[in-house]
Amino acid sequence: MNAPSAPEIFVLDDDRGVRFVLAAALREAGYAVREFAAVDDAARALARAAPALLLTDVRLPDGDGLALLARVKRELPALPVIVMSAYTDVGSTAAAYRAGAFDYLAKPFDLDQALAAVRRALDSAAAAPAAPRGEETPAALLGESAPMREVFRLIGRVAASDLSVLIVGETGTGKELVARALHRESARRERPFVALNTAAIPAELLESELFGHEAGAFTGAARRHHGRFEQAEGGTLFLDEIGDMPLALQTRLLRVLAGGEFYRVGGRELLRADVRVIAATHQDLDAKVARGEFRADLLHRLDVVRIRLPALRERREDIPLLAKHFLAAAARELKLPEKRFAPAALKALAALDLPGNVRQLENLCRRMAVIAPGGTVLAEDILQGGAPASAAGSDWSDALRAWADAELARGAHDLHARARAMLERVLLDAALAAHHGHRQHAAAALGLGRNTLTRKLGASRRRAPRKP
Ligand SMILES: Nc1ncnc2c1ncn2[C@@H]1O[C@H](COP(=O)(O)OP(=O)(O)OP(=O)(O)O)[C@@H](O)[C@H]1O
Repeated sequence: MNAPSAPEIFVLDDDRGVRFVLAAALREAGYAVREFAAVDDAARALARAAPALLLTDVRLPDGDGLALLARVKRELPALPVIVMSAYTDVGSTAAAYRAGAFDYLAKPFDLDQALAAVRRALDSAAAAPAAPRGEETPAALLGESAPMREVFRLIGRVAASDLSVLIVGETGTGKELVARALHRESARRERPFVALNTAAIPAELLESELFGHEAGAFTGAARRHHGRFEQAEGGTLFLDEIGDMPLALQTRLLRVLAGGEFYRVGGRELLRADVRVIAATHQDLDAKVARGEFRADLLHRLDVVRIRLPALRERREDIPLLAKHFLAAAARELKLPEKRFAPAALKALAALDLPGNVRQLENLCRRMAVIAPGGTVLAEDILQGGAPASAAGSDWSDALRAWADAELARGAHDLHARARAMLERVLLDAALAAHHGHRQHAAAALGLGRNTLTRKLGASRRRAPRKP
């Protein structure tokens, strides 16, 4: 299914579930994937031919993903590496960042976020070999609808000022793109744009990520580390998912914003912060303030100008424009022949329910670029591949049909119960693997209550013992 020249990605993780789910999503997005369960195997393959990107776990049975990262940085400095690790590996995660990982994904991670990180890593590698974080080629902010025109007008009005901006909007509506546009249009454009996703970083690490730390400030802090405030000096600091910031850190951030000065963790040198802060959230911060989960005075300071990004369903008229752009971009990136949407396909797209907003539309268009047969994407391609990660849907029902035909031919009389048991087991396993065994998250992903999931797990294990 992959074009011969599709970018190749190595996935190294000893957890078969994680590997399976991630590799499937990457393949579906048009990448060629090679999977490894052991450091040695991955190292041997890297020595033969470098892929476009390496995704690696930290703890592996035969070694350490971070040691491999260090080796890659020495021998293949242009190869971007994304480190995946569980929240419990806090120390190694910090080390990963500092050892030159392009990004890291805290498990359990959302597949769309993982794909976005992959794309960012590949973009920046393409823009300039070994480009530092945050300097990837800027993506254009598209839209012609009235609410988007209002957003553009606001960006134009406040970009040049040094005012704090709070960008609110559902996930995938383009909050980071707006932050980048604000930076690009400001007097700070020659200085760094530094992004920090508060939700993606374990709470214990956030403080030192923001403000840096001195050598010996805590266990594992071998060297002085410059935090994001220092990295963004003279430029813009984008704090994504600000609603997830722990209260203690909110207090510290507020003090820095009010006084313009800060110390590194464990440090005595008072540093000046000449940084414009742009924050973003998909949460209702006013409600969080009312519940005592977010400081009112911090909200006040961040929320000098508020830019609200409309959900895609509020501006369906932008969907065709965005979709054509994403389809063409995906075909270019994956070196696939040009594709176009049939008019009915564009209509079907504009009618879809897209809770993941522009990001979901983008991922869907990439899938279409890869899987839609022929040069034209038809309405039925959209309808079959419309739901997230359902591109395999037709294969799946075909396989089920073949199985049913074969069983019926053998005279089976318990098909329904067995198929249902199988369906449940596959769904439960996939959801648990994707969410790293976290039952509540897995249940939410399946649209089930946690108790229902637990009950079904018991039932499915009793009915159908899992393969070893
Ligand atoms: N108006 C737009 N024009 C073109 N691309 C867009 C637009 N809005 C979003 N995108 C693309 O959609 C994806 C998601 O955008 P972005 O990361 O900025 O969203 P977000 O609101 O910050 O999401 P999250 O809250 O999940 O972090 C990106 O790949 C971005 O390039």
